[in-house]
Amino acid sequence: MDQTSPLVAPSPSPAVDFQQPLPSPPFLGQSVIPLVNKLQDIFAQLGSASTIDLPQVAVVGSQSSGKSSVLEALVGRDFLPRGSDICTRRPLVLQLVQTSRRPDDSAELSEWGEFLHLPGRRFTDFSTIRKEIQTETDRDLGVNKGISEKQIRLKIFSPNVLNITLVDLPGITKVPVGDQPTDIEARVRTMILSYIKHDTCIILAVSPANADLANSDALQMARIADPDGSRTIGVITKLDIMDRGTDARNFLLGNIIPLRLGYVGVVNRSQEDILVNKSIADALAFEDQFFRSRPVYHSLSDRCGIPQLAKKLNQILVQHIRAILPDLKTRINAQMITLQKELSSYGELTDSKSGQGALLLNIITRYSQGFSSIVDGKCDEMSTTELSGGARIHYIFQAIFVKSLEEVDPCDDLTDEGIRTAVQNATGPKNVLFVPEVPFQVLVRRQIARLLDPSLQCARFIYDELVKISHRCETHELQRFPVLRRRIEEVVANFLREGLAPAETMIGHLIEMEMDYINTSHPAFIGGSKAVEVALQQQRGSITSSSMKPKDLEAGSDKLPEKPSKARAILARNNTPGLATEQSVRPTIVHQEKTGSSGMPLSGSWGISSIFGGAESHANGKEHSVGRMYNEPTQAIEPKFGSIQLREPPTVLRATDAQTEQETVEIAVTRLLLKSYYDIVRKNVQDLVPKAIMHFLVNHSKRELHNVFIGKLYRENLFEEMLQEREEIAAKRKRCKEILRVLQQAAWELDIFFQSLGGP
Ligand SMILES: Nc1nc2c(ncn2[C@@H]2O[C@H](COP(=O)(O)OP(=O)(O)OP(=O)(O)O)[C@@H](O)[C@H]2O)c(=O)[nH]1
Repeated sequence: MDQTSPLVAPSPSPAVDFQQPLPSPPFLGQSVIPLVNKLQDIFAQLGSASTIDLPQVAVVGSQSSGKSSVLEALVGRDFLPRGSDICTRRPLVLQLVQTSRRPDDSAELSEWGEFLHLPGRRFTDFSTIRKEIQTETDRDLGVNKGISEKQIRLKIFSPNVLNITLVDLPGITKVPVGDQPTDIEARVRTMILSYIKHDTCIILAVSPANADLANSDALQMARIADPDGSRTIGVITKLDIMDRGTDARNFLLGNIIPLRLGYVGVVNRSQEDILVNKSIADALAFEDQFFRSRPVYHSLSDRCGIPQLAKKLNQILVQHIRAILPDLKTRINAQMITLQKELSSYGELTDSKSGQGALLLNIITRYSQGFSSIVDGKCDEMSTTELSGGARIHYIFQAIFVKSLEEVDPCDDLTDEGIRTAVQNATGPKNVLFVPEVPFQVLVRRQIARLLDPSLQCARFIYDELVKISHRCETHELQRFPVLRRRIEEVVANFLREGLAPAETMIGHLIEMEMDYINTSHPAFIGGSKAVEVALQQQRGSITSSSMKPKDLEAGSDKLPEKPSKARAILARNNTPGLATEQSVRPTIVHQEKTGSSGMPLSGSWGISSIFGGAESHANGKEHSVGRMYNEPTQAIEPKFGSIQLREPPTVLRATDAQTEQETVEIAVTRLLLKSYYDIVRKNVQDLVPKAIMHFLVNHSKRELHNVFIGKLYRENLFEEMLQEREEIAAKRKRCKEILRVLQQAAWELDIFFQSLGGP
């Protein structure tokens, strides 16, 4: 009969001494290895990380029940220490690794073992593997029966094995021998459980038929780890040495202890067989003969013999493979979608001029559309974590530019003294008759000028945003063409820069316009009259609340008019402002003309015709009281005295003379006017600067970008140069296509494979 080794395929070349010729019929390798190989091929195409995780197989049972023998028979190689004097004292984790075989490889070269504790050393003679297992066990535990949970890891490389891990565990022992601890049984049980508790572990529960099967330690342990018996196969060994007249039929039928996956009875090599070096092939032949010669087992042929055990395992593995296939198919599909996307991002190659032109046009059109979309907020890849594109532009306008201008106080850099100095300077060499309009104009222009810098800065910010947006427009496809990409970057950079200049010029004009004509007729402007009125109210309020005597207050209140005309009269200047030098204060000569109790003139006008309105102020201007000039009266008053020596005027003169009440009002009025007018200008600037930037820079870029691209890039003689593809892109496209083809093939094969396994 044909002898089989269930977990390995027939060795294709003459065997070395440990190898046996292992011809076919129904053994596990025949059906599972081709399936797995097929899948491995498919996996290999999917990338090296992919692999089939087959379940682990662990043998459990009491000591000397035949665990190592079963495992060895399944693997089909003589390499495990067996025997009545030798027991498994450390878990042996045996990884079978399928290797590809080159036709010229000899069996010796194509199959070997490697220990983790002896890296790089190949054991091609399997009998030396057995010795090394024993030596390593003794090295760690000594020769005195001690048991350890420290693994021995052995890999068997062969083209004829499944990628599967088998675990040979120490047997359950009741009575401590040698230097074994008293709790040896508990320790071994815990160790065994740690392996077989995992759902991916198939348990081979080995029970010797010559012992009390109903009290099998193996079945007891398996039931703890796998209560519903979905991954436990009962293996009954030593059927050949059962008491005469007894058989394991009832057990094999599951009549004593039922098991979902059932039982398999086996006959391994006896101690005597080991001593005479009986080969696995001979052992399998003997086993076969045994079952043939026992009529009691004839009707149980599907559960008798190592090949049947292998077949059972095979079925479990196939089921496992079938269970993982849908997931594999999903992974392949997902990978195909990703690759399709990647491939389309590389685009197609074209040699014709018209094709190149269409491609170029397509790229620049998509770039321009992308630019507009991002600005308009219609971009597909809309962020939900931060503002982007047009929203950032809006933020810069409103939350940065407008808000910053809002916070500016036009008078924050103007001291009272500064205003007084400006007022006095504006009168020039003449005596001051009225508070002139000039200081207001000068001061307000100065404040308006301050709006230029933030406005230009705002334009710069928006320019930066557009540059950022342009970077986001770079399509994946553009990365194929480094020359075109560079040219597009250049064109966009120049174009945006060129768009910034007119926006800046316009902003400059806007501010200049505001400075050039102070429109005091603006309906929102407070106007002089109202300003004076408010200023007087303010002053009255402060006088009332400060040191003003009740009488003064009364007189003052009489003279402080509610009506604008009276307010104007009050503000007509009749005195010269005091000029303070660095060393002294020059006495002022004041011509007191009908002043009120507060020392203010009671007639005259503010004198700012445009602020008060032309006609009125002209009329009032004629009624102004005139203050005397400093130099005019000196001679007339004291002509008879000897010459008087004037002291030299100091180099720097400052208006630090004590501030009169009138000056206080003047300053307050100036502030009110400044604030009111500045507000008008600020609103204009807040409104017009964003408009100018949008018009000249943002919208202009959106409108014209495509045309600029066409003008600068769409030249037939440049097609070739600009559409030069990066070499790596060509390589990537090629690879992408190849993988895609392989995946499509794999998916197709998988479907057929799945059908053949009886999948849906
Ligand atoms: N006659 C006969 N002897 C067997 C059979 N199976 C195993 N033996 C013998 O029983 C002894 C123990 O076999 P092992 O395979 O080492 O048993 P084990 O369960 O791995 O032993 P431990 O690792 O020490 O727990 C050896 O002498 C085997 O030759 C069998 O089916 N029939």
